[in-house]
Amino acid sequence: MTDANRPPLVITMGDPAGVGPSITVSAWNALQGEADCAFFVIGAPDLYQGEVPTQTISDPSEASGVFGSALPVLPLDAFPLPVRGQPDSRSAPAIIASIEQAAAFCLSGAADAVVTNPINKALLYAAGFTHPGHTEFVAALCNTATGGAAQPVMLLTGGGLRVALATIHIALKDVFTTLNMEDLVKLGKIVDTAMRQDFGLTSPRLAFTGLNPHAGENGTIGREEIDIINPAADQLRSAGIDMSDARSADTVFAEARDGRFDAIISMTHDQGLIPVKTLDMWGGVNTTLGLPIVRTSPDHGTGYEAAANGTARPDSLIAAIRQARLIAGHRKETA
Ligand SMILES: NC(=O)C1=CN([C@@H]2O[C@H](COP(=O)(O)OP(=O)(O)OC[C@H]3O[C@@H](n4cnc5c(N)ncnc54)[C@H](O)[C@@H]3O)[C@@H](O)[C@H]2O)C=CC1
Ligand SMILES: NCC(=O)COP(=O)(O)O
Repeated sequence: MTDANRPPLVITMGDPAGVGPSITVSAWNALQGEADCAFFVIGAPDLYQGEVPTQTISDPSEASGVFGSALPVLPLDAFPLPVRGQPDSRSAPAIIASIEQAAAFCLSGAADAVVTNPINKALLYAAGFTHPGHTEFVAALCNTATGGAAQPVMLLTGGGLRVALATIHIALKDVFTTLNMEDLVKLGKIVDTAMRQDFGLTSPRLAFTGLNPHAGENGTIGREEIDIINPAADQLRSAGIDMSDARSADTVFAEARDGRFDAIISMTHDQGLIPVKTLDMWGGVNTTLGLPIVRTSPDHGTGYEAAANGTARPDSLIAAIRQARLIAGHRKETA
């Protein structure tokens, strides 16, 4: 399939009170001349009208023909639009519907990949949403549709780093009872496969972070490295995967940035995200590995303040759009 014939990307609305609408408009402005980045957004047309030319579409197949001259919008059922910067729980059903429809378009092949705009997780939880975030929700949608049991993995890229997370949205106190060798082995295999099929690497070099200071200092300041992480690394190496034992988390990100590792598996959310966001707050991308569809996202959140005062930056969304296209292309090449 030539690039011109590839299906468009689909972008979700995200929280309409956050930066999503503004960065979507800015991304269209930046990319409208690049047919390879053609996308449509599933959202409320009023969020975008007046900012750039928009055109409502009724099917994803119309998007690529429209993209060069207007932002294609696939409309959601009407709902009360919030004031920018002021989250409104009445948006929740539309936010969720946008993600559901986007995943369905990817599963059917009508869209090449989904790029999600940020959601306010607490707002959705209050409305009865039971998934920790997009990562788990999109995986559940895929598994329901396919009957599969895909295990989603969150990968952050930015600042020259690729960082996958062993635990995501859980309290720090629960990390110690959640980490286990079997899951780390599965995770290592998913990351290795993704480095090959999604990022085009032929011999990925992977590293585990330690959980404790100095990777446990031979068990004197914590045993998770000896009892869980290093045995998982042993199993992965036996399976032919180039995986390090637990390495000190205060050093391994610099080692990766200097080219020693292609991807790091971090034991906690903040351990992995702090280096990525510190090195590249505005250009980072969040990618979900291990799914039958391609999903990326900006690595920032709803940014209500930036939405309210008109200072939202689109860099991370634009990087997420480009990364989604690249991954979808790599997958087609290696299929
Ligand atoms: N993928 C997703 O859907 C994500 C959603 N969130 C959600 O976002 C909400 C807010 O989380 P925070 O921790 O405050 O992080 P945040 O990323 O929304 O905000 C951090 C800082 O960056 C600014 N900011 C964010 N995006 C910006 C942009 N595009 N341009 C300019 N400035 C921007 C904000 O105004 C704030 O000062 C939470 O409800 C959280 O659940 C957070 C991360 C990812
Ligand atoms: N901090 C990253 C984050 O919260 C992303 O969550 P998700 O909605 O992509 O699952």
